[in-house]
Amino acid sequence: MTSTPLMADQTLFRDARIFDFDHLPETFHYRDAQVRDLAFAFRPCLHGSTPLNTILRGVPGTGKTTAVRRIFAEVGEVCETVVPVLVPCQAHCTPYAVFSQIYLALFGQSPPGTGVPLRRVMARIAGDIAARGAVLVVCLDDAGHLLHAGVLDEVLASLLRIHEGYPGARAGVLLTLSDVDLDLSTALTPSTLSVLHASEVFFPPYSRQEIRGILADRVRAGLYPGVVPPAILDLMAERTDACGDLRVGLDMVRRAALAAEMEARTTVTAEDVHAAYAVSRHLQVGAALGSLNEGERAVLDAVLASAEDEAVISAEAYTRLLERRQMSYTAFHDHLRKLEFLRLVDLVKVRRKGRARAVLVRDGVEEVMPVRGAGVAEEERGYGGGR
Ligand SMILES: Nc1ncnc2c1ncn2[C@@H]1O[C@H](COP(=O)(O)OP(=O)(O)OP(=O)(O)O)[C@@H](O)[C@H]1O
Repeated sequence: MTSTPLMADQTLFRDARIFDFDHLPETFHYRDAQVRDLAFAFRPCLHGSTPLNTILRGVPGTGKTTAVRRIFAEVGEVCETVVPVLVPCQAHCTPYAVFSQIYLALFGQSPPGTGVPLRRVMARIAGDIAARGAVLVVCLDDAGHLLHAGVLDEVLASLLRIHEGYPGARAGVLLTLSDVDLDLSTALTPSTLSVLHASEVFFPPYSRQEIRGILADRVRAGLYPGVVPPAILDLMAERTDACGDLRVGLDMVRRAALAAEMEARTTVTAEDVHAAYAVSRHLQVGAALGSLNEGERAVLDAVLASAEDEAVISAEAYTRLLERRQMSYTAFHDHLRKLEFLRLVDLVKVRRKGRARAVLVRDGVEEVMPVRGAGVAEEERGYGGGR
């Protein structure tokens, strides 16, 4: 079937915002059980109490943050005494940054001036919560970043013991974790674990049929009828399922529709989908690269420069790094573990003892960040720094 050319000012998008990453979808199918568990955790709030502390666990793009945003929106409507605050920990990974976000949510502005001690920020937050007789509920979204920064225990203890320092202030927490194997019982101190006492809600990966259903809802809400024929939707679902991240699928739909629109066509073709997928599939890599600090980036550079085949032994990469800059082996190792956490490399133990690891660079990293000209490449290709 040939498609009708579009007028230059015509668009295929009924509502382009539907594809924004922070868009809260109208429908939230396939997560009834998880939403029910969260509603259960929030029941005590109806009687003025704190919620059950809860960990939402699942690989990226399984709807954890969306579930939290939905329950927060609902709770905000029915319980005036609950103050929900969502903290994206990837961007705010120090205790001060976390409490600044809470402060911002409560007072509509960041803590005044620089150098205000954390204790004073906390005191102001606690005082406000206590005076209102409210319950503060903080979601530490992607809490693994706090763990890697070595501050998760401190942040949790400060929040959950807030009533000890500031009588009348009460707080509960939600944590989202994308590392399904992370064992918090060994990562937190026993005293924090005992006050956290969290229930877990698991978010399994979506099946291909579920992915298709979610993409179909978005296509219906965001694009005009007929723009994505059923066979093309099948292809989009198949690609999304192959990479395992719904966020990639949503980005791919948008890019494919934009490509068709640019060529003044009224329908998306399989070629549009393949071209869009080639870019979208590296979305997470682009976001992870954008979040690296200078040291982490230097370590990744050294790994890429040393990796002739697929794997490089960590000590070789360290030697290569020292040719360019000074860094202790401990700092190097910490940066490597952060790269592993961000899914940029895999670390495989090579000896029973010691810290030596084989470092395997993950698919897409070299394409998004070649050894030379790193940093420019992903901007040129349209990969953002954040989500
Ligand atoms: N069941 C669903 N229905 C509609 N859209 C969904 C559903 N689940 C996830 N999404 C969409 O997929 C994208 C990723 O979802 P979300 O941010 O909630 O995932 P996440 O599990 O928190 O991921 P991460 O661990 O990377 O933070 C969002 O754009 C969200 O709107």
